[in-house]
Amino acid sequence: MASTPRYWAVVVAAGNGSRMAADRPKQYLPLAGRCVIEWSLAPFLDCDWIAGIVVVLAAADCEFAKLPVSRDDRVFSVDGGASRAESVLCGLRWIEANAGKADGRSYALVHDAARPCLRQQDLDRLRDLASNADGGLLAVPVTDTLKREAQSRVDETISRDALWRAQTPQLFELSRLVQALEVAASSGLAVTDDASAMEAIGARPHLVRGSGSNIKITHAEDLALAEFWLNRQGGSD
Ligand SMILES: Nc1ccn([C@@H]2O[C@H](COP(=O)(O)OP(=O)(O)OP(=O)(O)O)[C@@H](O)[C@H]2O)c(=O)n1
Ligand SMILES: C[C@](O)(CO)[C@H](O)COP(=O)(O)O
Repeated sequence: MASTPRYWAVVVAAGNGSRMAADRPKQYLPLAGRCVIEWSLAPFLDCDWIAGIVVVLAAADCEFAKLPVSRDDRVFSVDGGASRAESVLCGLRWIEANAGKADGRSYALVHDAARPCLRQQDLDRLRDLASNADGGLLAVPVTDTLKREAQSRVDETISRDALWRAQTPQLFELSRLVQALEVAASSGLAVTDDASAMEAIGARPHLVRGSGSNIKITHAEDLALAEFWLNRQGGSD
């Protein structure tokens, strides 16, 4: 009998949101009647093919446990690290240590807690990537003209041909992503997403066209935009 793949979500929420400069980490800011991280977790909780969700928290985080979602039996939490990549590794290692050896392959979908507008239909489209050894990610093509800056002046215009903006979730075979992130860490390669680590070991992840609404909450103005998209999506879809 064919072995059944298992899909785990790793939602990284151990950042302090310095660019947001709010009174708390941005993943706990109020948004459309909930807080940011509750929206970011919702698509995974509504998803029947996700085996479990590991939320990666700052060691001193005392906010997450106050949320009802923290008591969901599919949700687990682990302390993160000093970088996003380290936090992802903490989540992956928890799965390896606690989820037992699956009869089939295990896959990780790594998602930013700072992306509360992920659409269910876009999440579902990532599942097919499991058949591709190199995994993949949600992304959207660049539509602006891109300039490289030098001393507040245009240094050069960069062609936007074939350029995409990476989003999350990013889906990879779990043990391969662990290997890739460990190689990146040991070689001093600072990666800002998980696909970069996979690329560094020779993978060519698939780009799955996502939605422009899947924004990352980074600066204060992003919250109003996220509220617009969530209200337009009817809260979830
Ligand atoms: N050491 C870190 C740093 C970031 N993240 C998470 O990675 C995601 C994307 O990172 P980013 O948007 O940069 O969040 P922050 O690091 O909190 O923001 P900033 O860079 O403005 O401080 C966020 O959900 C954040 O919580 C994490 O889990 N562990
Ligand atoms: C992972 C990511 O969201 C893909 O665009 C992005 O790299 C995160 O960057 P951040 O500086 O950690 O927010």
